[in-house]
Amino acid sequence: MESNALSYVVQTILLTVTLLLFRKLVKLNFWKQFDIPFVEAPLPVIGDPLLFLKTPHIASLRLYKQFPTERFYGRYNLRKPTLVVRDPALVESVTIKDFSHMNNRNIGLDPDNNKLSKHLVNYRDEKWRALRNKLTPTFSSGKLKGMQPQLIKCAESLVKFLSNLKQGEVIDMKEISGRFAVDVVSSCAFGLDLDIINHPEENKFYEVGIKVFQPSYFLKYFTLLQQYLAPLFKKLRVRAVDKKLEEFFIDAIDKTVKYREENKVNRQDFLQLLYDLKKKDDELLKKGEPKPLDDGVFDHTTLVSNAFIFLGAGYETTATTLGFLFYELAKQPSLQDKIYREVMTVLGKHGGNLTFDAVGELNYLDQVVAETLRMYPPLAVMDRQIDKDYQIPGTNIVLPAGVLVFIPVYGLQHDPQYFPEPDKFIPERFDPALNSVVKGSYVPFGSGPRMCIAARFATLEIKICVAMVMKHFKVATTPRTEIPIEFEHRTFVVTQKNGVWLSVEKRNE
Ligand code: HEM
Repeated sequence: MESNALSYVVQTILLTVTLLLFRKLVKLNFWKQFDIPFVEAPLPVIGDPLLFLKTPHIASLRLYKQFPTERFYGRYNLRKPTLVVRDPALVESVTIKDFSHMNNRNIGLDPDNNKLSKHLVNYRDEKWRALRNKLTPTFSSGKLKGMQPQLIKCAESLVKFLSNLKQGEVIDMKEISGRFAVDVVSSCAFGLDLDIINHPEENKFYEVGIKVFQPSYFLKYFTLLQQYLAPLFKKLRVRAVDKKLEEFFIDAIDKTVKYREENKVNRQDFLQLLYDLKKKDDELLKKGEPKPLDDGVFDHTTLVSNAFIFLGAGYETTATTLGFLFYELAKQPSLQDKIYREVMTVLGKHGGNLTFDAVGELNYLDQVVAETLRMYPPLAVMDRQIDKDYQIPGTNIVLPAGVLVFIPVYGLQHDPQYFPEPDKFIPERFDPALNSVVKGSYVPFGSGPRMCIAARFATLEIKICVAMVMKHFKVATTPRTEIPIEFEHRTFVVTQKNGVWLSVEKRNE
């Protein structure tokens, strides 16, 4: 009898614990405690897989349109409670004013995952701040000016490639823009002059470079899953980059550094600036000077990791933007003529040279680039993670650390309230004289201290490329051009699935 009673008690306890665990796993109750609208997680155990399942721009639109009259609302990203911010003023608050409550993104690997992962995207908190402070001067006007000749050289290779095309030949401008983007990064961050644009087939760097970042379900799901299973991934030592690729990139940098050391080369590029940072820290360490942060030392791994992330963050984003830009220009030839006239006028004032100052005077082209990034922001959803209790401005709601914040960039930038006729490509809406852009509604490079560190470099690169192409050529749609364009599903970047197939015709100069 006694043992029966004991067994009954044990069974009851086990059942209760199982039910409690099951309830915790199955039911997500976080948002119930707050008086705000929220979306229930649709799936037991998994939660809400919206970002896993949808093409990035569709996911962003869904996030944005869920509660059209609210400034913000709650939902889950898989099982993580997530605040969706719809109001541009609140976008400004979370990314700028209240940055100290959320200075990290949710994405990002363990910086010790491999020998290429000690970089800005993966760093958090103080380590990120220290590294960002070191790298920021790398993108100053003076440094960008120093890199201008290399950008021009890459654009000249592109012009050469286009000049050699057969009459009426149809090419994928997304792929060609990709070659240009890798050429730029390999030149500026790896110190290599490769001319991938004209010789892609002979080029290991191109082959390997695009392989790492090629859209694939593996990359997409790996990136997402590691956010949730980071400790497990760490324990199992799951690598984000194949060992051979890691060795390839490190070797490429080491060879250039050795060559520069031996031949006393001092070229103005990112690699040189990263190398100078390392040298400075090496000397301090030699002198045994105390360091504010031991992990903040700019060592060999930090150098190669940051060159690598310039490729990771700079290749697909730039290639995609150029692909969409040429696509829109091909659909509206009158815009090409306007750019051409502007380029010729500005060149006339600068002795025919596309100098740094000349590029700065291409104001209409600025508007074209801005409109491309409005219609097709490469990052459709920007995210932050709350690290310190956060009171949502204008409310009594205090969210605890761990809650994610999503900003549906694509959704915001397609809201007719802020951008009338959002599906039309109208560069003039960015005319500074109109002063019509609502702060916080247009954030293709992100916002606040954690925004894209290379925004000015990327804009310069894109403007030089388009100005040089438009000076010599016109682009046109062909029966092979996909209109409307289909978007890639297997990636987080808003990009074309099947390329941008256009014909290129020489201008009568
Ligand atoms: C059209 C081109 C580009 C676009 C639209 C773009 C956009 C972005 C966005 C949206 C972010 C996140 C910002 C945030 O969370 O607030 C970001 C971060 C970043 N981008 Fe870019 N990017 C571009 C080109 C580049 C290039 C060319 C490089 C490198 C040379 C680069 C390097 C980075 C880095 C290192 C970060 C992380 C910054 C940090 O965490 O402190 N990006 N970018």
